[in-house]
Formats: sequence, C-alpha cells, structure tokens
Amino acid sequence: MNAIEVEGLTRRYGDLVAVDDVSFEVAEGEILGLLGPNGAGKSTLVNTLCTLLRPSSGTARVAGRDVSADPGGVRASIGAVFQEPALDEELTGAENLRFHARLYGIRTERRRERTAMVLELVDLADDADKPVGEYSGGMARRLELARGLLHEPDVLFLDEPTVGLDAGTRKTVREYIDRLNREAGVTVVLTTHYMEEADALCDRVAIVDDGSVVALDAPDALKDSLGGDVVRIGTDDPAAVERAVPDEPWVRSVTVSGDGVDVGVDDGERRVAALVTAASDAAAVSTVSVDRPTLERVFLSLTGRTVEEAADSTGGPPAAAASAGTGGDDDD
Ligand SMILES: Nc1ncnc2c1ncn2[C@@H]1O[C@H](COP(=O)(O)OP(=O)(O)OP(=O)(O)O)[C@@H](O)[C@H]1O
Repeated sequence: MNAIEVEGLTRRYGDLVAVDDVSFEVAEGEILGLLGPNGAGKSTLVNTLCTLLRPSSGTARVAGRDVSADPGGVRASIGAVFQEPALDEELTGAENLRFHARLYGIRTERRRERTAMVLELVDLADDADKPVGEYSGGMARRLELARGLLHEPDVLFLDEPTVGLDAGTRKTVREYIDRLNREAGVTVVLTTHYMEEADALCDRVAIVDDGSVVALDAPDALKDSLGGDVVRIGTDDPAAVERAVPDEPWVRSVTVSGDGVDVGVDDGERRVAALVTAASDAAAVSTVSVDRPTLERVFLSLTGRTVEEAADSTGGPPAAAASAGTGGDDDD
C-alpha cells in the first residue's frame, strides 16, 4: 500500500497558487524529499498533508485516510516536526515526551515504555533528565524527532529538519532520521533546500518549483538524466585530444572547449585512466578532473534557474538560498 497518495492537489492563498495541481505517491517505508528554494510551496504542501491547511482542490490520502474527509484519522497516523522548535525548555527531555504522550492519549503504562524506546532511538537516554534548556541545538532536534515518533505514527513529516544547525550537527541529525526510518519502519516526508541533504538521505526526491513538482525520482536517476559524468581534459592541443578519444560505447559526448576537451561518460571515475592514456598519446595533458552531476545542476536544467535565482524570484531569504545554491554545508 502507498503511505501517501496525492491527486491534483492545489492550495491557494487568495490569488496566490502556492501548490499547483500536484500529484504523487509515496511508498510505505520510503524517505521522500521535497526539494526546492524558499517559497516554492514545500511547507504549504506538507501542512496540507498534515491537515493544518485544507486543500483548495484535489485529494490527498495519508496512511489510507483522506485529509479532507478524515483529518482526525490522518492526525492520529502521523508525526510532525516543524521549523519552529516546540519544546518546553524548563521541562526535562523525558518530561517533554511524557507531556506529549498524554496529549496523544497514550496510556500511562505504555507512556514510560514508549518514552524510553524513542529516547534510546535518538541516543538521548543518558540526557533524559536534563532540562531541555541545557540541550544543544542538535540534541533538541533529536528530541523533537523522538517526540514525533512517540505515538507510533505511520508517516513522519519533517519540515526543514536540519535548518539552523551547524554542518556537523546536520549530518548527525540526518543519520538519526535514516535510523528512525530503518528501525522504526516509519515513512518519512521531509522538506529541504539543501541539495546534499536530499541526495544523501532520500530514496526519492521531488523537485518543487513555483508550486509544482517538476521532477520526482531517485537522486541518482535525476542526476543520470543529465547524461552522466564529464571528464575534463586540459591540454594545449584540444583538437588532437578530441581525435584521440576512444570510440567506445561508454563515451556519450565529446566537446572541445578553449583549453581542453569535455568527454561525457557513464562512469567518470572508472573511465578517467583510459581517457588520460589515450589523450597523453596524442598531446600533452595539463589537467584532468571528473565532474559528477549534482542535484543543483538537475534543478538548473529543469527550471532554467539556479536554486538561488529561484528563491530570489519567490522572495525567499537570500542567506538560506545561497547555501542551497552552493550545495555546501555552510551554516544558515
Ligand atoms: N499564510 C500565507 N498567506 C499568504 N501566502 C503565503 C502563506 N504562507 C505561504 N505563503 C506563500 O506561498 C508560497 C509558498 O510558500 P511556502 O512556505 O509553502 O514555501 P516553502 O517552499 O515551504 O518555503 P520555506 O522553506 O521558506 O517555508 C510563497 O509565495 C509564500 O509567500
């Protein structure tokens, strides 16, 4: 069964169409990333699936329940971690969880068991009795992930789960998300504007731009759609190197540029030695590099804009967009 089925979903704010006729499915146990610049419509889409916003038109089923007809059923089946932290800093980690468990009507005897289990899952058992005010940003985010799992949801929604964390902590939080998915078997839908996060964590990535899903596939498949890797061979005789490129099925394209030759190949790292050997027989080779396609380049080829330009045009904050634009691990 699919964990999520979205059909023709549209959500407007007045005249503004924030989510525009979107359709997709998420399989049980999958990690789906919604990747796009600030203002693309990711939060609106997630909030609609979480029943915080009503669809303007179209349908969505989450864990087998329709968001419009059975919002209560959807809420009971999902966990959610939003951008704004929602922990009580004066309570300890364990108290925060027990409070949340009561809100969800988890029975007293089960409460203790579930709390211990989720704290273990995010490695916070030893810090359970510290006030959350004394937690680091990464620990607090891990506690939020644990809280989202307390009532054993089928689907966990995470809106920018690592935003505002430093690069090292982001990596750790990602590892926990991966672990929750594998060990708790929960389907995860997360929004992100970090290219490398989508690439590293998600089984499939939906690229969202201007309210639409413009592509949805596994990260490698999205990158492969660009035509593989490019081996760049620097030389002062590009014409000779061009002629020397072997006539093999794995060579997809050969392009001469001013000071070198770009060879499009299926698997750059495996082919680079053969290409350099052939090129060196024909001319002096000065530099060699392998350029792998990135999700950033996928975004550019699909939308004609970089993520940075797209965020500027939708009014997103430039600082966040800039870090997405480089795909780097710099802080927000
Ligand atoms: N409550 C609202 N009222 C009016 N317009 C809104 C509202 N919330 C969002 N929007 C607009 O809808 C569009 C999509 O916003 P949304 O927050 O869903 O994008 P996003 O991709 O999640 O970006 P971010 O990561 O910055 O939250 C934007 O143009 C935004 O300005």
